[in-house]
Amino acid sequence: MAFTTDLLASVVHGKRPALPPPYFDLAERTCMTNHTAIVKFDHVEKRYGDGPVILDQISFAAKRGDFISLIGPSGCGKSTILKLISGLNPITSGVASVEGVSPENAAQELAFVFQEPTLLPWLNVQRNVEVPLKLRGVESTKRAKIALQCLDLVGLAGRATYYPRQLSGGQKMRVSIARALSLSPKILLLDEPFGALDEMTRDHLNEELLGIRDQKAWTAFFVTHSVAEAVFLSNRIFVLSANPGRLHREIPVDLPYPRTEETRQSPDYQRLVAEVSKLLRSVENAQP
Ligand SMILES: Nc1ncnc2c1ncn2[C@@H]1O[C@H](COP(=O)(O)OP(=O)(O)OP(=O)(O)O)[C@@H](O)[C@H]1O
Repeated sequence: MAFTTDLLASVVHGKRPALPPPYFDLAERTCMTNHTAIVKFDHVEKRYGDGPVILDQISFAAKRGDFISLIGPSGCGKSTILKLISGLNPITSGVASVEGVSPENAAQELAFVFQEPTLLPWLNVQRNVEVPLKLRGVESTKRAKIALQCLDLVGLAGRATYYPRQLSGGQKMRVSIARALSLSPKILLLDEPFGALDEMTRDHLNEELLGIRDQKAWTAFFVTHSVAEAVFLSNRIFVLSANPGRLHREIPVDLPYPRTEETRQSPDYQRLVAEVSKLLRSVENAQP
């Protein structure tokens, strides 16, 4: 509670708050960041149909520009949280908001990147990136211009006329990211986007993703099973427990940006990876 009071004092008096302890309570954090939340969940519960509770009492507030990774045991509800934020699936109870409105009414603020690049094989790279723009009725010259800009951003401007079959796995994922960015989303939802890639490609793409974010500021929710990836990318990590899915702990990652290969060699990074791994193991071992 002390940190909440400090933060409120900082808002009222313009003072810098005391730094939070390494781990702090998510419910408390929610109270603190209401005024700047781009995504806010307040005691959200989710059931599919009349099935069991999948997510229980999920509360958090994401600030603009946060990079939040969700990590936890298989089936704990990480992807479900992304679906609720996107409005693809309704919450069962509680309150959820995106940019101050219900997720269903904020679809234009978001874009999704999935583990599979889901490119259309009969369209070339540029046309694939244009698909969401076409669906939104953007006219062809403007579509082409935006698509090429986004391909440039992911380093694939030279592959615009290639077909998906002519690309590597990492290149396909870059196209998928370019397609999501074509909509200029304020929020990017990424569901294990690099899970199927080898470690070196994944490391490169992690660095590129942060580089792209420097140019096109968006708030990210990133589902991963890799602790190293979560620590590398995020300023906040939510560790979930399962059955039902609950937000177990938040871990702030205060490593400075930009993050590079040197970050991975730093003792602070390695200490955090070890701490989060230990926490994750304890959550997995405690599963009913
Ligand atoms: N459409 C659905 N209908 C019914 N149950 C669902 C549906 N989608 C997900 N579930 C259930 O919700 C729970 C959480 O699934 P979810 O995919 O969100 O977990 P996850 O943490 O992302 O899992 P993983 O790490 O294995 O990808 C699982 O028990 C799953 O079976």
